[in-house]
Amino acid sequence: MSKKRALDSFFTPISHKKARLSPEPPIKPESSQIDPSSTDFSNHWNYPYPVPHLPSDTVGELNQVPASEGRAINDQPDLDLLYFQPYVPKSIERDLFEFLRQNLFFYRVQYTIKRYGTETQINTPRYTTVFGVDTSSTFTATGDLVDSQTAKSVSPERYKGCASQPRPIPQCLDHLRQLTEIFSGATYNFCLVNYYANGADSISYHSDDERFLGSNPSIASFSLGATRDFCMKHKPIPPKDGEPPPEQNLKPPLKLPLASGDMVLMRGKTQAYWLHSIPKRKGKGSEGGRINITFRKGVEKYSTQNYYQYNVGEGAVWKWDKRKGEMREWMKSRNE
Ligand SMILES: O=C(O)CCC(=O)C(=O)O
Ligand SMILES: [Fe+2]
Repeated sequence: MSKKRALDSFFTPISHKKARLSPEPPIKPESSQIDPSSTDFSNHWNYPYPVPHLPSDTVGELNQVPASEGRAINDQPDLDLLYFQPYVPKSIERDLFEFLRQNLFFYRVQYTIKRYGTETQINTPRYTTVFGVDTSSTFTATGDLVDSQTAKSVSPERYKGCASQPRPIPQCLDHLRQLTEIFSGATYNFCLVNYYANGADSISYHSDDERFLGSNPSIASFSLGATRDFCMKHKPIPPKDGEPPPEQNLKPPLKLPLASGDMVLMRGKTQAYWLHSIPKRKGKGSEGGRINITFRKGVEKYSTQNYYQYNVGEGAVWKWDKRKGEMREWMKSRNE
């Protein structure tokens, strides 16, 4: 094999090879972001409570990803998706869903926007949380932040305006991040998690096209729990003078029924030209909860500020109450 060929195959972004990580212990690169004093939990001064590590049998099964070949969806202008049905093995998708719902802390973020001079309060219609930090900083193994260039300690001033100081990705999510990096050839420094309690929770049409993600960002989006429709439509194309509306504007949205364990890798021009949403759902299939996990790479300090503002905010911590079967405000004193 020529040297070029060898290098090409090494850097091939989407590999059909299965990603493999050793089952136990999960690999610990310099960014594995785990408090070394704990072998069973990820902890950090800015977590409300420690987050348990994934059970080792779940890690072993998770290492079998992807559970099926991805299907390319790129037959429409500017759309570049890889759709896995599923990505997470069926043997663990339910356990992984239950584990994350039980152990992660969530927020119900409120913020105000000013539209035509009028302030409107927005209540985010789902539970959210975020972990990670932009490329200017790196977490050490003990969860401290160092400058990515100089390796010198980062002063809290750098993230002073943020709703929360950045938090490292706990092991239970970081393992999936590492597997996804190996598989996709992309790198990710943020993990956003949404919890949709039922069909009334949603995310409206938007694109993840912020400048702080760089151009043509690769975003890996995982679904666990209840099946929900993922709708996609091309951003409206302005009609040319005297011409009928562009055909693309009239097409019905693309609808992907995301089931537990599925993954959509959005890449290329997708964010620049397409919008996506999880609409509210009524009636059949509107019951159960759903977790969505996205891995992204923020390349500017502002990504940290933006993600913590809109996914953590200033409000209460919410935690799953197993007995009641619902999210409940978490209080330190309750020690649950
Ligand atoms: O829940 C989903 O599948 C999509 C979430 C999403 O688009 C986002 O968090 O930006
Ligand atoms: Fe999105």
